[in-house]
Amino acid sequence: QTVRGNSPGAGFRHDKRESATSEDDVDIIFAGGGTAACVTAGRLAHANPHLNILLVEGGRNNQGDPTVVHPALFAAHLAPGSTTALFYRSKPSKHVGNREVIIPAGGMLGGGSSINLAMYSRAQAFDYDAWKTPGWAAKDIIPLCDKIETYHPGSAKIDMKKHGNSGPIHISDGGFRSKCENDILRTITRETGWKELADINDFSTVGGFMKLPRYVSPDGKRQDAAHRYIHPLLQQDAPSPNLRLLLNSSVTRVLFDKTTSPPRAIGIEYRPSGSNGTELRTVRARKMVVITAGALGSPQILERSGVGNSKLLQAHGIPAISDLPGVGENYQDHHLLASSYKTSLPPDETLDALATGRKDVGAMIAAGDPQLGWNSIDVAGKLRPEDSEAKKLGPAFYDIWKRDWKSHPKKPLTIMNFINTFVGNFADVEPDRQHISIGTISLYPYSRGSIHISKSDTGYDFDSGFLSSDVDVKTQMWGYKRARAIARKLPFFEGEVAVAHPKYPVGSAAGILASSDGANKEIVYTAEDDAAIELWIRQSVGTTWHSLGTCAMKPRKEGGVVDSRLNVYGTKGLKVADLSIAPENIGANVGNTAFAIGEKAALIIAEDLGLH
Ligand SMILES: Cc1cc2nc3c(=O)[nH]c(=O)nc-3n(C[C@H](O)[C@H](O)[C@H](O)COP(=O)(O)OP(=O)(O)OC[C@H]3O[C@@H](n4cnc5c(N)ncnc54)[C@H](O)[C@@H]3O)c2cc1C
Repeated sequence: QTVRGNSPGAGFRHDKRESATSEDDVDIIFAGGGTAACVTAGRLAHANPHLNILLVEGGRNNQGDPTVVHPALFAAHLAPGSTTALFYRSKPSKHVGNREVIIPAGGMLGGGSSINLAMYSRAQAFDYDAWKTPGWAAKDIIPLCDKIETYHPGSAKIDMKKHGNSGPIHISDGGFRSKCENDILRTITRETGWKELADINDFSTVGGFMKLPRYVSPDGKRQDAAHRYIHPLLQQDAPSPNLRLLLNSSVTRVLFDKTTSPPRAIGIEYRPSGSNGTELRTVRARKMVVITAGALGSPQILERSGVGNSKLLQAHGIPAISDLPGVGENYQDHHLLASSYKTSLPPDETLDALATGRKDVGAMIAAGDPQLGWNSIDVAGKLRPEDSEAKKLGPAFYDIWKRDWKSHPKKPLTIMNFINTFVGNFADVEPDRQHISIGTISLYPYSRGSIHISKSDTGYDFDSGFLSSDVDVKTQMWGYKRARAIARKLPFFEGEVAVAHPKYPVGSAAGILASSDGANKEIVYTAEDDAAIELWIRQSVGTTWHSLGTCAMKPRKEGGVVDSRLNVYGTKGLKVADLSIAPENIGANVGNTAFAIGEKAALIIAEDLGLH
């Protein structure tokens, strides 16, 4: 299906040629229509109406889809049978209780920004400096983070010099906040050394919590990259006649002109949906191909095109275009662990009623229920332990702490967020109950994974690498204990949900509280309790959906895949522009960095092509 404006356009020719051009050719092809791609393509098309741009997306359109537009419906995308997410399955690993960790990623136009939890979160400034890449330091990227957004502070006392005020993405509370966020913040400030802070998204603050805004407009609409950067350009009267979408079309590989040195990317091959998987079509790019299929998709396209570790390519019978052993390596995520608690909160303070069908979604939409603009996360903090706490996590953790953290006081270890709903299978909990869950996101994990093709057409071998470093287990243990201690002191606490906690030894003083009785006592953990917690962490840890690093932007001899201008080493006319290029992790949810990469890619491509 091709879409130009609001009407279907002409389909592309079925041909297998790899050199000639035709009237169907375009200037730039984006292989993947996700977050970064929509930003880059939207900026370029808006500034250059005569540039012919084609965005090829494996999934369907997101325009006006209620599950996209209303952030409170995000869980629909992650439900079994969802066709709007891609579910990448990693191989079983002993580090996670022999489980296959599943990593969902965006699988429709707008990518992750169409289906995510819309938590607004920005990196620490030193994160970008740590990428050690000319043009990508904090001083270069922070202005782009501002350029993205129009920040609506509401009554919050935010330093607006640290935020943007004229970008396409509106940041606000979406017109709905829970009342209990004040109880949560009061409990935190009373019971812990952490403070309520005005802004943990100013690129430097750490050590406290804030009332978090979201990627949602003040009238409750999700601010995804497609609705904000692409759809306005495709209206009938919009001045971007040459921006086209090719949806439901999975890119299999990049086509090269091998007569040039280095080989030049001249188009793509793709598989339209509904073709039984057998039909392949091609489309040509006069100027450039940009791979934008996300951190788990982009390395697969590269390898199928002959760009990757030459031994792997040879094993699959793929002629090598460029020997780049770093393709698909260096996989990173943030690990997420959530514990859940029973509460006395009323139904409109959590999303449990919506998730269990006690609230009718159709009626909510018809009534314009403001809760639809909510993501259930009102309070979040960027946190690090005291030195004495780090020491208690054991000598191995403490050695790393001393090396990488102690002298970096602005470096958070985790994000802790309060999620106003149960996180898990609702069949396991009381049906009429309201819950609160506390998630701990480990920000700079030491575990690394990889993804590579397993067959030359569609298969892959994915190792998430989760918890392969024991340091990452200790991070989660610290976060869980701190979260649990806060939860027990919340005024609406009514007990712990047993399935969302470790199985403590029978009779343990640290065991599960079925009600609020005993919640005031300090929790003392024995070595046996810690062993139960570690087992539970390994059996329960999951993804924060923050995949990155698999086509890293660093020197080729260090395993890099792209240079500072996003060019794939050993090729011409081929770039990668999504989170796969991030060489190192960042201290935040990663959506903001995906937007910033999109903005930066637009500037680089415009410069390369001598455009506006
Ligand atoms: C469930 C979920 C919750 C999240 N919550 C948050 C949050 O609250 N805050 C935050 O900051 N971040 C969050 N994130 C992370 C953030 O949204 C993503 O990291 C970011 O959107 C990734 O951007 P990207 O451009 O790298 O890739 P994506 O946006 O994933 O884009 C890749 C696109 O390529 C397409 N594609 C893949 N393979 C092919 C192929 N072969 N051919 C054609 N198309 C292909 C995909 O369908 C997708 O549209 C979340 C992500 C998810 C999935």
